[in-house]
Amino acid sequence: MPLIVTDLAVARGGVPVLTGVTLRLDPGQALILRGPNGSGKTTLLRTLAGLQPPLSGTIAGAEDRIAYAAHSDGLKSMLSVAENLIFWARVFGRREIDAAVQAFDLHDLRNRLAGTLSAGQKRRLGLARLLVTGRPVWMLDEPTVSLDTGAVALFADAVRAHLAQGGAALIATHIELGLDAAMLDVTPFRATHDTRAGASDEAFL
Ligand SMILES: Nc1ncnc2c1ncn2[C@@H]1O[C@H](COP(=O)(O)OP(=O)(O)OP(=O)(O)O)[C@@H](O)[C@H]1O
Repeated sequence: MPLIVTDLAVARGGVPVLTGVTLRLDPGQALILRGPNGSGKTTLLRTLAGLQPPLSGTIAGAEDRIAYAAHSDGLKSMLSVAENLIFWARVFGRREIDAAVQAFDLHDLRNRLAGTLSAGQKRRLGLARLLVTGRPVWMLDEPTVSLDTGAVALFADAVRAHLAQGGAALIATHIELGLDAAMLDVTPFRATHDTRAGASDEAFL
């Protein structure tokens, strides 16, 4: 089932950020979101992932199908690497974590408390959670931050394998991942000039 976004308008802090966004993401397809800092990539991903409502427009094919990896890893620091993955698998009604451990080379870290991992190791664990969800549509916000070259390659391989299995991915990134992916620059969709004065309408920033 494709994800179909039609004439979407999204806001942050009550201020419109993007308008008229229309896109389609088919199974097996990756789409790279591009645009300068502050242009609205995160806001678009948050809206598509269901974390905030759109101002207008429609999103079809998203219900219970999206796994979202945000800027923060959202790990449980007092659980081990394996326990974090098991916890997330159970949230999604699943048990299997071995493929995720292998894909992100976490075997030697399985019993380490997540809070004791380096930034790049935490990011690998955060991304490994995508695999345990079993969800077909990945929404990824700057997924390669803190990753070294080898880990970026592992991540790109994981995305390729996901696509080969009929999954899809929408990825906001400033770096070249070497994926066979279409590109969407959000700049043409930017809403009118940003005049906010420190406003925010969110409980959790
Ligand atoms: N919590 C917030 N409350 C109010 N405004 C926000 C909040 N987060 C971001 N903004 C503003 O919303 C606009 C869009 O930000 P967004 O994070 O979506 O951009 P981005 O393209 O993801 O940027 P980057 O490349 O820097 O990650 C920016 O003007 C930003 O300053």
